[in-house]
Amino acid sequence: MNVKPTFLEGCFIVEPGVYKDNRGYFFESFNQQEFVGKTGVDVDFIQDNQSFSTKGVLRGLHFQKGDFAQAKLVRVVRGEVLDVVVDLRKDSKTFKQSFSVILNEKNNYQLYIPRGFAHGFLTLSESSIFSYKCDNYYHKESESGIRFDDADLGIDWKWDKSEIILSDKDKELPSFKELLNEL
Ligand SMILES: Cc1cn([C@H]2C[C@H](O)[C@@H](COP(=O)(O)OP(=O)(O)O[C@H]3O[C@@H](C)C(=O)[C@@H](O)[C@H]3O)O2)c(=O)[nH]c1=O
Repeated sequence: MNVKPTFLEGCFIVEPGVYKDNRGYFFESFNQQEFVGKTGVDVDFIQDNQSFSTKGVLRGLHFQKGDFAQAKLVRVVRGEVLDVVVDLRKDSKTFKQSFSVILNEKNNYQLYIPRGFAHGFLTLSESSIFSYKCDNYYHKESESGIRFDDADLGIDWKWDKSEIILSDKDKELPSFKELLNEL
């Protein structure tokens, strides 16, 4: 596996080593020893999640607060998404800045998102299967988020806004400004 840093400290792309042959391909989607050895991040993932989404579905921007903050290792099993993270670490030199990357079934990229980030993704293909590991359990009461189209964040989703499909919960998410005091 290769580790490619992003400009957001502690957030990086993991490119697995893929073995191709006449049957298809094989890769290790996670190997704790190699991950810790190559990234230096001694993370202990304890929950795996998977979601299916249709084209234009945007999930995000989400994070869990306080003791229930989660680091995530995200990837796409089928299809293609635009994956976006926002640095919400108040003491970070890249506070409020976002990074986006295409994750798809061809590049097999994984994005490691440290605690203190908001995360969201938009499905670009007909459908997507999204899979991710978390280092903390889901805790409903600690859920929080920011509107995907927040003016202060100014994320370019490169998609017609009128064709974006959100959950009712995500439609009600606060703005970055409204959330600032809680960070
Ligand atoms: C995230 C999650 C949801 N659920 C339940 C709650 C709800 O009834 C149903 C759907 O939940 P949501 O609508 O919050 O699912 P979703 O919008 O896919 O939420 C996810 O979005 C991406 C962007 C992330 O980064 C994740 O951490 C997570 O917040 O699944 C769990 O039981 N465990 C979990 O870990």
